[in-house]
Amino acid sequence: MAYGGLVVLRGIDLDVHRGEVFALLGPNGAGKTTTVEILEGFRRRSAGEVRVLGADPERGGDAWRGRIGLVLQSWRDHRRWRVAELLTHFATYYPDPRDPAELLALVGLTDQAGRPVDRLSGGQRRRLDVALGIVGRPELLFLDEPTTGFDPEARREFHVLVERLAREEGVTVLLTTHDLVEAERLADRIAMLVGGRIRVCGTPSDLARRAAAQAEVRWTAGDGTARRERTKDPSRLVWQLHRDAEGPIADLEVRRPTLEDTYLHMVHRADDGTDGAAPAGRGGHT
Ligand SMILES: Nc1ncnc2c1ncn2[C@@H]1O[C@H](COP(=O)(O)OP(=O)(O)OP(=O)(O)O)[C@@H](O)[C@H]1O
Repeated sequence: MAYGGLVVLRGIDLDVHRGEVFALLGPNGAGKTTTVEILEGFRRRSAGEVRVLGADPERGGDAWRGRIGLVLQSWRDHRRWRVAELLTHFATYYPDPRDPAELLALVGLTDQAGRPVDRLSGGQRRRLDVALGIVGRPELLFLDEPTTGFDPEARREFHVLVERLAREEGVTVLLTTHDLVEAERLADRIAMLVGGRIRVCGTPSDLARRAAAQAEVRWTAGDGTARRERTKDPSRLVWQLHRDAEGPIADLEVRRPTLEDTYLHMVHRADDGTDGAAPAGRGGHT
């Protein structure tokens, strides 16, 4: 995908399975929204092949669109509407909508039902966005940075809601986020998108295992200097140090990198232009 001469996606190949929560994780400007807009049919791709629920999004009709729920990054302008009215109005677009009152309870907006939309807080607006996104009982839900502006409690409630939609109702969720904790908590699989390329893709535990493959050992040497070494076999290194020191190793610390370390490492490598991105998906479609 290129905007004029600016290439922003460089050969993304991914495959989201039915019923899974898939997180596209990446820093600002990585290309997450562009990817999602292409999948939603809002943006014409420059090249490549895309299928979403069996259709090319550029040619998806009303019936196709009705099977998809969207929670976009930018707020649509419905300021003059009251919360419950807006939701009830949106419900009429769909053949089998959720009950607006139940939905307000589900997203924690019952007390704000009669309030005009422009009097909601940022987090409450986001919850309303989510309610609007799921009122039509979508099979596939796109959530573009859904928890921006949420306080920790709202974030947790939102996570529980997404888990419920996925586990109990079998909704496929494609989520974009730059919050690693959110991706780890919610996603069955995570793709890290940096600089328009997918750097890694796998389950949170796959990614954590990859991240932790090399441990960092830190200690203070006999001459008082601080030392650090990365190794796949920290117990061996510690054993050697212990033997060489003929006793305890000063300030010994063995640390496995976290997923966050790996993510930040990838982001920095991409910034430096020293990355060698690997293809992530197996090709295919939802
Ligand atoms: N309409 C547009 N015209 C030109 N360039 C664009 C347009 N939309 C996005 N871009 C550029 O494409 C790149 C990817 O942007 P995109 O919004 O897809 O990233 P993102 O990962 O969603 O970022 P964020 O986390 O900040 O929302 C950025 O360099 C951005 O400046």
